[in-house]
Amino acid sequence: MRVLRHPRTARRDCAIAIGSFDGVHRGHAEILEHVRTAANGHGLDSAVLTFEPLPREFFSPSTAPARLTSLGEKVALIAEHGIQTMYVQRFNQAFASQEPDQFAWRLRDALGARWVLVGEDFRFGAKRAGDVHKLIELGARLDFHVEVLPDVQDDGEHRISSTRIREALAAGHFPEAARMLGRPYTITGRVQHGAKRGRELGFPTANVRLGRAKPALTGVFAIKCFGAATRGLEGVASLGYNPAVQTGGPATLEAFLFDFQGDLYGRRLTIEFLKKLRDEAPFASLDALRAQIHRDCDEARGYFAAGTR
Ligand SMILES: Cc1cc2nc3c(=O)[nH]c(=O)nc-3n(C[C@H](O)[C@H](O)[C@H](O)COP(=O)(O)O)c2cc1C
Ligand SMILES: Nc1ncnc2c1ncn2[C@@H]1O[C@H](COP(=O)(O)OP(=O)(O)O)[C@@H](O)[C@H]1O
Repeated sequence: MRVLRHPRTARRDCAIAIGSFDGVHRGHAEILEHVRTAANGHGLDSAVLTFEPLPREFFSPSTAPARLTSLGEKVALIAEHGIQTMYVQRFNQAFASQEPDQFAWRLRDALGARWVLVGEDFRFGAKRAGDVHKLIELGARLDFHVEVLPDVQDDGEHRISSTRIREALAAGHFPEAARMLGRPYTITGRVQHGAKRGRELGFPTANVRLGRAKPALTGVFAIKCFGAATRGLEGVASLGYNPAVQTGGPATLEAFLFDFQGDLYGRRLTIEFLKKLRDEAPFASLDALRAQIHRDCDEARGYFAAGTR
């Protein structure tokens, strides 16, 4: 899959789905499959148009919900769905203040859109002035077809949405989140240097770079880590703001792997969340934190030994 940020003139025409695709969940999978089928049927490329930052993050950064997937994770997941081109449009003031007609022109000219798939609540252009009816009207004029997908239903009742997945994750309901995602929830990032407190504690923790402002979940978890060895390694991880050491900094993801020794700096690790053990807590001393981490490890080992996944 090729990722394009500033397309000028489309080289090939495409069937394209527009959306945030946060989480790239089962509902999105259905959308992507629909695009691939249409692209095949019409002899077009398959494409996705997404925004960075997400429109909600641009308009109200403080109240925008936590991201399920960073841009990097989204690119990897969308590529797995066999999409040929991913357009990443920078969402800024200039882009947000375009008239609906301008947006449609760009879609047709710069992206080569001939077949466009949007959700029924899709809005575009300055002050969200354009809706699906407007897009259909513009498509008729500019020669692209518009397809409107109704919200994907889960069990015929509840809609699969990033919001519901976020709620399941925050509550530690990982099997439910995995069902909606179509895969276990993971965070992927490179290992960076931390405060070197881990080894002092007796628990070296790989600090996984978070490509998102705030995480969708916080706490201490039993995890599986991929990317450190040829097989997945079991361990524990703390995700959040480390109240015990009061750094006041952004959230961190720190994983201690059982039965592992070695250098992980610079490695790209994927952390799979399996069970929430507890919330993060402040501790009076590093000794108290160390004792608690021992108990966390015991609990996680018990969980893995029981084979309940
Ligand atoms: C299993 C586990 C549980 C943890 N629980 C907490 C916690 O409850 N509160 C907290 O502030 N930090 C917690 N931590 C994070 C440690 O404070 C952090 O890993 C340590 O400061 C090492 O940081 P460093 O990698 O930057 O050296 C936990 C870490 C692990 C591995
Ligand atoms: N079992 C292990 N689990 C996690 N990291 C380990 C382990 N053994 C060695 N390491 C190494 O130790 C580093 C973490 O040590 P730590 O003292 O917490 O330093 P930092 O603050 O830089 O994260 C990891 O990035 C990794 O390179």
